Amino acid sequence: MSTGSIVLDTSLSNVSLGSSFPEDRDTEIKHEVKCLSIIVLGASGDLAKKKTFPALFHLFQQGFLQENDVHIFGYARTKLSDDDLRERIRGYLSHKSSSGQTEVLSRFLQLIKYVSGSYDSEDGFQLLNKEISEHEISKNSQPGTSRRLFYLALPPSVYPSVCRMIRRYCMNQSDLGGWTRIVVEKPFGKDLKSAEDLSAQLGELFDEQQLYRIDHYLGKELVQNLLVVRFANRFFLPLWNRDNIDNIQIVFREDFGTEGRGGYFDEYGIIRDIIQNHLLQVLCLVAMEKPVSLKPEHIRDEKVKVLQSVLPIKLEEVVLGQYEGYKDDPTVSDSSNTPTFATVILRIDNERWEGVPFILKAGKALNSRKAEIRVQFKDVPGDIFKCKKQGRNELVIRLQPSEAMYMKLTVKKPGLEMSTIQSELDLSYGLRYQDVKIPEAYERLILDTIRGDQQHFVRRDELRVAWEIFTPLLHRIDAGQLKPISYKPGSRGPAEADELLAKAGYVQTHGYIWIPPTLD
Ligand SMILES: NC(=O)C1=CN([C@@H]2O[C@H](COP(=O)(O)OP(=O)(O)OC[C@H]3O[C@@H](n4cnc5c(N)ncnc54)[C@H](OP(=O)(O)O)[C@@H]3O)[C@@H](O)[C@H]2O)C=CC1
Ligand SMILES: O=C1O[C@H](COP(=O)(O)O)[C@@H](O)[C@H](O)[C@H]1O
Repeated sequence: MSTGSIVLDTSLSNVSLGSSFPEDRDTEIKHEVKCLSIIVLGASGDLAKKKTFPALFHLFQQGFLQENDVHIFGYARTKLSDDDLRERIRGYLSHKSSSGQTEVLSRFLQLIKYVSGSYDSEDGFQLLNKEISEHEISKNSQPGTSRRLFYLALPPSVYPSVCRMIRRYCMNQSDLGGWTRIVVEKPFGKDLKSAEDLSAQLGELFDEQQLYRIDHYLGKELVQNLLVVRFANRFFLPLWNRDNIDNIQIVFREDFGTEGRGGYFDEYGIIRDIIQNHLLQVLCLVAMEKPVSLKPEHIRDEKVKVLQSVLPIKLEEVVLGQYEGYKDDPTVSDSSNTPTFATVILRIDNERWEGVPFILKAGKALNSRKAEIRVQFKDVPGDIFKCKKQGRNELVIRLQPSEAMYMKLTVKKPGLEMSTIQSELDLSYGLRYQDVKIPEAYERLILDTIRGDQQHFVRRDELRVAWEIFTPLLHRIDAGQLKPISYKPGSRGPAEADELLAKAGYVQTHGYIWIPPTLD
C-alpha cells in the first residue's frame, strides 16, 4: 500500500498548455487545400479495422481530415463492396450515440470506397489508380498538387511487390507540392540481413522522405513527452547520468497471450515483436543526447548515435520465457522455441551511461497489462535517517494504462515522530488533464505523415543499428541454442528474470504500491 501521497499541483506552475514547438515543427491545425487520398492496403485485415480506420475516424471527427478534400480507399484481395467494408469497420469506430455523432460517423463512412485486387497484379493497381484519379478530378485538383498516402496494413512479405505496383501505377505528379507517401508497419524484417534486403528493395522505389516506418510506441503521449521532460526541466538535466542513476527499466507486460495471432507470433517472438522496436525506441529517447534542434533529422541523428554505443548483448544478461499452454495454439509448432517473455540488459558505452544497465523486459500472458519506464536513482550518501532500506528514489513514467509520471521519494512520516516513509510526487494525467482526450498513437502518427513530419518514424540507419544489436541473440535463439524457461500464465514470468534484475542492481521497494489517483 502507498503510505502517503503528495499530489504535485502543476496548476501552480507556469506550464502553458497551448504553447507549441518552434517554427521548424508544424503543430498547428492547417487546412491544406490540396486533395488527399488515403489508401489502406490490407483493408480487410485486423490492424486496419482495429487501428487504422478508427484513427482516421478520430482525425475526421476533430476536423483534421476535411470532407471536401479527403477520400479514403480500402484495398485488399477479399471481394467486398464499399458497404461491406463500411459494415466491417463500423463497430470499431467509437462514437457517442447522440444524433450529431451518428451523423458524423455516416459522413465518414461515405468517404470510404473499396477496391479489390491482388498485391502483385497490374489490373488491381491500375483500377486503384483510376479510382483515385477520378476522385482527384472530381475535386478539381490540379495535376501535381494532390496528395496520396498509402498505408500498408499488410504482412511485410508483400511490401516489395505492393511498393513496385504503387511506383509503377499509382504515383501522382509532385511538381506543384503534391506527394506520395508510404507508411509501412513493423516488423521490418526478421534480422539484419532481411531488414537490409527489404530496405534496399523499398529504397530503390522510394526516397527516404517518402517512407514512413511506423512504430506506434513513438505516437504514445508519454513517449512523446520524454524529450520535453528531459530537456525542458532543470530538475533532470544534472541528474540524468551514471553519477546519479543506478539502473533503468523499460517494461512491457500484457495479461493475455497471443490470442489468434499465434501463427504470426511464433515466427517472430517477443524480442522481434516488442523489444527490438517498441522498447528500443523508448530507450533511444531516454538515453540519447540533446539534439541540436527539434528538426526530425537532428533527433534521429542522436537516436542513431546512442544505438551505435550499445555493447554486444551478453548471454548471461538474458532470460527467456515461454508461457505454459502457448503451444496449444494449433498455429504454433509443438516444438516451438519462441520466447513469449524476455528480459535483456543493454549497456551503453558512453560517458553518460557507462555502468548503467538498461533492462528491457517484455512478456505476454503475465499478471498485469502495463508499459512503463522506471529510472532508479542511486542510494543517498550519508544516510542519517537510516532510511535506505525503505527504497530508492525512482522516476516512473507510466506509458499505459493510466498515463502518469510519478517520483518515488522519501518524506517524513506525518505526525509527531521523526520517521520516514515512501511517498510520491504524482502527475496523473487523468486527474490533471481532465478535459483532454489523449490521442491514440496511430491517430497522431497518421497526422504526422500527412504533415510530412518524420520525427516519430524510424529512419533506415536507425533500423539497421537496431537489428545489429539483436541479430546475434536472435540467431542463437532461432538455432535452439537458448531455451525459454516455462512460466505460468498470469504470473510475473520466470523467477530467473527477477534474479537477473537484482544482479543488475535493481532494488525493489517492498510494501509500496503506486495507486493511480482517481477523481472520487
Ligand atoms: N494486428 C495488430 O494488432 C498489429 C499489426 N501490426 C502489423 O500490421 C501489419 C498488418 O497486420 P494485421 O492486420 O494483423 O495482418 P492480417 O493478417 O490481418 O493481414 C492483413 C490483410 O493482408 C492480407 N494478407 C494476409 N496474409 C497475407 C499473405 N500471406 N499474403 C498476402 N496478403 C495477405 C489479407 O487481406 P486479403 O486476403 O483480403 O488480401 C489480410 O486481411 C503486419 O505487418 C503486422 O505485423 C503491427 C502492430 C499491431
Ligand atoms: O506491436 C504490437 O503491439 C501490441 C501492443 O500495443 P499496445 O499499444 O496495446 O501496447 C502487441 O499486443 C502486439 O503483439 C505487437 O505486435
